[in-house]
Parts: sequence; C-alpha cells; structure tokens
Amino acid sequence: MNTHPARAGEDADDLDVEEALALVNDNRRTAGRSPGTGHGDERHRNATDWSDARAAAELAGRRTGRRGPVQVPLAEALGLTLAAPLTALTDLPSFDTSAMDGWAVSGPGPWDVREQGVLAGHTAHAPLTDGEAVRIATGARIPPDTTAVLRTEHGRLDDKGRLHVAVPQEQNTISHGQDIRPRGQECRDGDHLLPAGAVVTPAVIGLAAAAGYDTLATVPRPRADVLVLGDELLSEGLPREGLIRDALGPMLPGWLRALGAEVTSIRRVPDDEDALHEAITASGAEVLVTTGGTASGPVDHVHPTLRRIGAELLVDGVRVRPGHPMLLARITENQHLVGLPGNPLAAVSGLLTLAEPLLRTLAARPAPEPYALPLRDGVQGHPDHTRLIPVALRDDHAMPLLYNGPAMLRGVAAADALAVVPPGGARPGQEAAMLDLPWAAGGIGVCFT
Ligand SMILES: Nc1nc2c(c(=O)[nH]1)N[C@H]1C(S)=C(S)[C@@H](COP(=O)(O)OP(=O)(O)OC[C@H]3O[C@@H](n4cnc5c(N)ncnc54)[C@H](O)[C@@H]3O)O[C@H]1N2
Ligand code: MOO
Repeated sequence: MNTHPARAGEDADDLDVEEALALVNDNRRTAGRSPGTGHGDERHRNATDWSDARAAAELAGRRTGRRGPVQVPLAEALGLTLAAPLTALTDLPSFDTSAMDGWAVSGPGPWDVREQGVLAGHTAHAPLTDGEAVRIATGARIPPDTTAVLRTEHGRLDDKGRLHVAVPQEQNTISHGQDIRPRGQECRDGDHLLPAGAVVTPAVIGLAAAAGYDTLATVPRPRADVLVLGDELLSEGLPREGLIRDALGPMLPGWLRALGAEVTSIRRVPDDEDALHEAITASGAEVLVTTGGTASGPVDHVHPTLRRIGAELLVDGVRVRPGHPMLLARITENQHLVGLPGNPLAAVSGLLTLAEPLLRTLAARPAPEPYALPLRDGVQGHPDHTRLIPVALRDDHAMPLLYNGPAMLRGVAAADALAVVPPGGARPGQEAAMLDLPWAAGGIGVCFT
C-alpha cells in the first residue's frame, strides 16, 4: 500500500484518526474541524489560509517602522540589503590600463624598446614617441600616446632588440586601442551600479570595493530573540527518561540568520506563564520567536501570555500541515512574535510560512521568484489544509522525501525545498510551488551567515 515516499512519515504523526478517515471519505468541509476532536477547538476554526498567512506576515513587516540605514564596513555587509543605490565613486578603470602582459607601442612597428618597463601599481611613464615600445604588465597604467598593447606571445625581438609583430598576417601593425582597457570602460564616476534593495552578495562587495567604497549604507538586520519553551528538553547528551534533546535551539539561529535576522539572544524558558511573560516583556527585539506551547496542552502558555500583554493576534493557526497551531502576534507597533509549534518540522513550516515573509520585509530583501516543479511522486493531501513536504530537487523535478512527519527533521535535513501541496494532494507529475530552503542552490542568503 505504501506506494509513494511521502507516506512514510505522515501516517502516525501527521494525520490523526479523524483526518485519516476524512481522507478516505474525502469529506473536505468538515475534516479536522468537528468539535470534540484533537483539532476541533474554537481557535482553529479561525485558522488562516496558508497563502493569506504569508501575506499577513509580509504586511506586518511592511507596517513596522524600520530602523534607519547603517554604514557597515564591506566585510560586515554580506547578506544585508543596500539602503541606497550603489553609485560609482570613480571611473572604472580609473585610468587607461593594459589588458595584457606585453608591450605598450606607439604607431606602427617595428619599435625601439625602452629600457625600463611599466608594472601594475606604479606611476605613469613618460609619453611614448612614435615607433617606441615599452614592456608593460597587465593592469599597469598606459603611458601617454600609446596606440595599442602587443601581447607577449604576439611579439618578437630581433637581434638588435627591436620589437616586431610575430603574427604572420599582421605586418607589424596592430589595431588602434587593441588590448587597452580605456578609462571608464565599465562605468563613469556617478554611474548607477545597483539599486537600493539589492542584496549584498560577495560579488556586490567586490564591485563596491572596486568602485571606491569602504563602507556601505545598509538596512540593519531585524533583531530576533528566541525563546525555547519546554521542560522536557535537554541541551546535551542522549534522550532519557522521557526527556528529549532540544532540536530547535541549535537549529533556529542559523536559519533565522539566513532569513535576514540578527539573532540577539536565545534562551530556554521553563513551562511557566510568569517566566514566559517576563521573557517576552524584557525583549527589545523587533521579532520574538517562541517554540512550543502553541497548542492547547496544560502547559501551552503562549496564548494566555499574549492575552495578558494585550497583543493582537494577526494569525492564529494556519490551514497548513505540519504546523497548523503556528501564530503571529503584534505586541507593539514595532514588535512581533512568531509562535512556532514545538514539533520540529512544524516549526520549520512556521519559519517558512510566517518568519520568512516577516523577516524578509523587515530586512528589505526582495521576495524570491516564485517557481514550480513537477513532483516525481504523488503526495497525499490533507482535505482542506495545504501541506508542506520536504523535497530534493533533481534535474527538472522534485522528489518528495521520506520522513516528513511533523516531529521529524530527517526529511528536511536532506531537502532542497519544501513543496507546497494544495488541499486534496498532488498526482505524480503535477506541478507544485517550491519554497527554497535558504541554503539551497540559487537561494538568496546562501551561507550569508
Ligand atoms: N489538543 C490538541 N493537541 C495538539 C494539537 C491540537 O491542535 N490540539 N496540535 C498538535 C500539533 S499539530 C502540534 S504541531 C503540536 C504543537 O504543539 P506546541 O506548539 O504546543 O508544542 P509542544 O506541545 O510544546 O511540543 C510539541 C512536541 O514537540 C516537541 N518539542 C517541543 N519543543 C521542542 C524542541 N525545542 N526540540 C525538539 N522537540 C520539541 C515536544 O516534546 C512535543 O513532542 O501540538 C499537537 N497537539
Ligand atoms: O501536525 Mo502539527 O501541525 O505537527 O504540525
């Protein structure tokens, strides 16, 4: 019966009995919603559609007052967004330059060769006279009145030390300007090189340095404080006596940073309402990320604490599997809380559904280009929730991975992207939208950590 890989992780964890029955009955309207079941509480009646939840998170970011631009040294700018256009501070090249190792020559050959050559990084030599040549290195400044550069491999010195063109067809002539990079060939002082909003990649840092910059005006990373809830969590060693290792504390800083945040703190908070209240109210970060405590268990303190501080719930549950108890709240005009469910893959789902659009807009990063790929195998859908399934990208298709249950990281650890599977599922070969993981090939933020 197990005809496609997506089923391996979902049976026990992801689809409860009622949902499994709902799949069999294909009863889309009531699945997972009826009172008296694990997922039937009032709160999740208000769950937001997956794409609306992403839009709400993006809007929340856009409505937040942004901190002003900061000037940062080039070496610290990687992964930030340009707050102002990158404008050339000089011509590039800033002087006429030799494109090759060889001789700078003036007029047609043969040429008398000057004794002292011209190296890169040295000041200009005296002007050449017609019929004169001088040894020159790639990148060196062209002496005035040079008409061309003759490459080493195209020149020959006769026994009197005179230079000839050694290319048979060319009778001691080379075209005017050959192998000279004229000043301003790439850009002129003041030229617009990149727009505000461009992400600072290693190439952008190189260009900025070449164009004369020591620092760049950038949008500061939004600060994120992470609160990891759960008394059952261990920080080291093997799971024992009902205790498990905290997987999210170690995972979130790198992930949040790749999404554009500066993680300012990460701390464990005991399952205690006052402790959570204190931790939330003490934070000055623009974004608080909590893990666990979003559902309705006896120690799920996130909702009561948000009520206590008068936060506004912008998203309270999302019609997505895994991760449907995720939430987004506005604490103040400039502070939001993303509540990630405790199940690790459900937390990843919350990261990509709510944290990514929020952090992206706060960091003023461009939205990734949407794209879709055919799924190699069919994926069973939830009757009325979107599913996010780890996939590996292979050539022109996406391969759904095993071990995609909400408590599992094994699938996503081998994945390049999450496939967005619409309610009802997807057939083999059906196209699904892809959410790239930040480190996947082509994704922005790759290793900009
Ligand atoms: N009555 C209901 N129960 C549950 C519902 C529901 O709708 N009604 N939803 C289920 C779903 S779906 C999820 S997801 C979880 C979300 O639960 P919480 O956000 O309240 O998280 P916890 O209960 O604290 O933990 C859930 C699970 O994850 C483990 N966990 C928590 N933190 C970590 C961590 N840092 N590293 C590794 N594992 C972690 C925790 O031990 C639990 O096993 O609720 C369902 N229940
Ligand atoms: O089934 Mo929950 O939504 O684990 O994520």
